Amino acid sequence: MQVSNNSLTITARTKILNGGPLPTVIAGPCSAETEEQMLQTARALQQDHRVSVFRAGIWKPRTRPGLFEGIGQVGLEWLQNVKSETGLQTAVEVANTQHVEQALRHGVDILWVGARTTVNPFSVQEIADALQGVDIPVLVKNPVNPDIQLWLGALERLNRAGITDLGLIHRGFSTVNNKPYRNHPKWEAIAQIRALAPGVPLICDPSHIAGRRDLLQTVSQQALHLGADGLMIETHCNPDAALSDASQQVTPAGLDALLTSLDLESERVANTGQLQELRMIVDRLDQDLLHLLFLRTDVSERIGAYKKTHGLDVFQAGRWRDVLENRLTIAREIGLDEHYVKAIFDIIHNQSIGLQNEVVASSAPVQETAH
Ligand SMILES: O=C(O)C(=O)C[C@]1(C(=O)O)C=C[C@@H](O)C=C1
Repeated sequence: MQVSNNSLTITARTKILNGGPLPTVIAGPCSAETEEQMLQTARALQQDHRVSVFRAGIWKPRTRPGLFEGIGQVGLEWLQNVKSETGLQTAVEVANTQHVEQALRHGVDILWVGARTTVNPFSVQEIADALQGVDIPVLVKNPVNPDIQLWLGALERLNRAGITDLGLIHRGFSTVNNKPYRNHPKWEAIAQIRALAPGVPLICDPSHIAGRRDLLQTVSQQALHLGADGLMIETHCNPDAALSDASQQVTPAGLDALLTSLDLESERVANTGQLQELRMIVDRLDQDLLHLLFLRTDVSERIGAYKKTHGLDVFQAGRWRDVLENRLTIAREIGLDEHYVKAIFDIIHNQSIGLQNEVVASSAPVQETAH
């Protein structure tokens, strides 16, 4: 059955989802490296019945030249072997006509469009043209920049080419300050795209949001909490030796532990009203804000210790002027009210001064930090 919303015609029961109440889990290495690496990882993942799709990057868009750019077509043959041996569905990223043709020729089950491709309507249109008349699920990663219309536009281009089994992948956004993430999750942007593309499943890619293993659990749980339909988690039989994105990949055992630690069912938000959903986003954002404020006070205390050791004044007028000017420039750029931001930073600065005065006045010896 097909359903239409404002701009998209989508299949009501997508093949991307595993059909059950539990989230779909897509796992596999960032990059296909060797046939042994693929098979070893896939065999371990097959044991975990929560995993239904095996992913592997065959062509890797890298930020700078000279890095591993993917194994190319031979990786598709390894992927076929993974599929025939384990029965897992397979998924790869495509960025041009040639990739699409090769992936289809090798029986890949699901395609995805990467964040660096979604930003370029010419590339998305090229992929859409290559998929004209083909019945295959396609997942679209968010563009690198937080431009929701561009993301929606990519879905529309594919949809106009006849692709009705569409999904979204949330892999985080590149923003002014992504810390502590590799790509900022901007959960509020996810609420926006869901409102614009109702019925289109959303898979969260915590690996690219977190960029590091220790944050994967938190990001995954947060995504499920906000109603994500699935998770795409990079998994490698020997992550530390991976040729790309080593620090964000986990072993199959690590994935098992991560999935087991998640509250997979009760946290999922069934039928949330808009207000409830938005309140949850506010709760999560406030948690992030508090975490960042904590990190800032910690750094401020360390600066206080440095000032005590070197006999410097706590209040530094020049530095404070620069800090404020910089924060107000960012506020203007991202469309935040300057008075609001100035009021917040005045409070932050006063608190910082207060904490540093305490450090300077304290009789405790100054701690050398390892940072
Ligand atoms: O840069 C410093 O010296 C700091 O101590 C940091 C900081 C701040 O919190 O931003 C605090 C006090 C100074 O007046 C200026 C800036």
